[in-house]
Amino acid sequence: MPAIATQALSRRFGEFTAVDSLDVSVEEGEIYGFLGPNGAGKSTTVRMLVTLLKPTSGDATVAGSSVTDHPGDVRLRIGAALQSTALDPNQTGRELLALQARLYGLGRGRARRRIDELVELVDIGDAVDARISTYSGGMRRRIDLAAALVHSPEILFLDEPTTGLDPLSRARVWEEVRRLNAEAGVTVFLTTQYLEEADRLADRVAIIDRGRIAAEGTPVELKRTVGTDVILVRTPAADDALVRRLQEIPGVDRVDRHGHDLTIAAQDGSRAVGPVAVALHQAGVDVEELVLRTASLDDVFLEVTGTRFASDDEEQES
Ligand SMILES: Nc1ncnc2c1ncn2[C@@H]1O[C@H](COP(=O)(O)OP(=O)(O)OP(=O)(O)O)[C@@H](O)[C@H]1O
Repeated sequence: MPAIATQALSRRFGEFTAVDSLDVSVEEGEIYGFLGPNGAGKSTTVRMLVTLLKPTSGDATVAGSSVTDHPGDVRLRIGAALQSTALDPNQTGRELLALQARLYGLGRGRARRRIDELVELVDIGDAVDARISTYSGGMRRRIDLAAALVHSPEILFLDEPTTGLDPLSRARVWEEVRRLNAEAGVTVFLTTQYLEEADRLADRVAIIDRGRIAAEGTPVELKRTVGTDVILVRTPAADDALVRRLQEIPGVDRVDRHGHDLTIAAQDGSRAVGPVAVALHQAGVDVEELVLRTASLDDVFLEVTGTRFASDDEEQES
């Protein structure tokens, strides 16, 4: 049985459909990445899966129970670190974990042992006895992660676990998630706006756009849909005639135009880049930028949604 399976899961807010008939299935032991821009419906989906929000139609089975019929059973078997978590800054990390242990009915001895394990797992060290107000953003995420793990859940939900963290803290959170998955076999459902995060961490990725799945697969499969290599050209002269001209170059698989940006997919970019440069020169166009790189999930997103992915650390398409 899958760890998570949704059946036409939907959520409307008034006339607005935030999550639109979602059908996804996550296997036990998988790290599943739910990737999408701001407002795509990621948090709404997670809040339904962790039973904080009722679906307006459809259902989901999480750890063997329906989120609508048996939310209490679901809650006992999952852990969640959500964006909105409010940590009490006056508490120490240990107090937070002890409170959580009590809520889940762990006895004193078991709670103490579990907290020691978690302190090691999330690598928080002596800071566990300091007030949360003294923690950095990364440490807050890690103590929040530890709190979600107190009762040894089978499935862990992480809603944008690294948004707002610096690259080093982000890498440490990735490390914890991988370790939990590898050592404790925890199934992880993770939402992210970071293409790199989904690429690096997830076994499978769903790209969500306006409440619907636009594409799903392993990162490698998804990238294969756009070709192995990508040549990016930025030029004010980008028009359909130029697109046609570039498309005729041997070795070029496909050319997409979005404003001033041309995305040229090619199996072997290093071979195609010379002829592309020559063709641009012959066409007499000004080239502001020409980049050759391997395809990323960003290219997949552009391909499936027609818009460039805009997150905090990427430029918004003009
Ligand atoms: N309680 C609510 N009432 C009305 N609209 C809502 C409510 N909650 C969410 N929405 C809308 O539903 C859409 C999806 O929101 P959601 O928070 O799920 O997106 P998201 O993909 O998680 O984005 P973010 O990265 O910003 O968290 C948004 O357009 C949002 O404005």
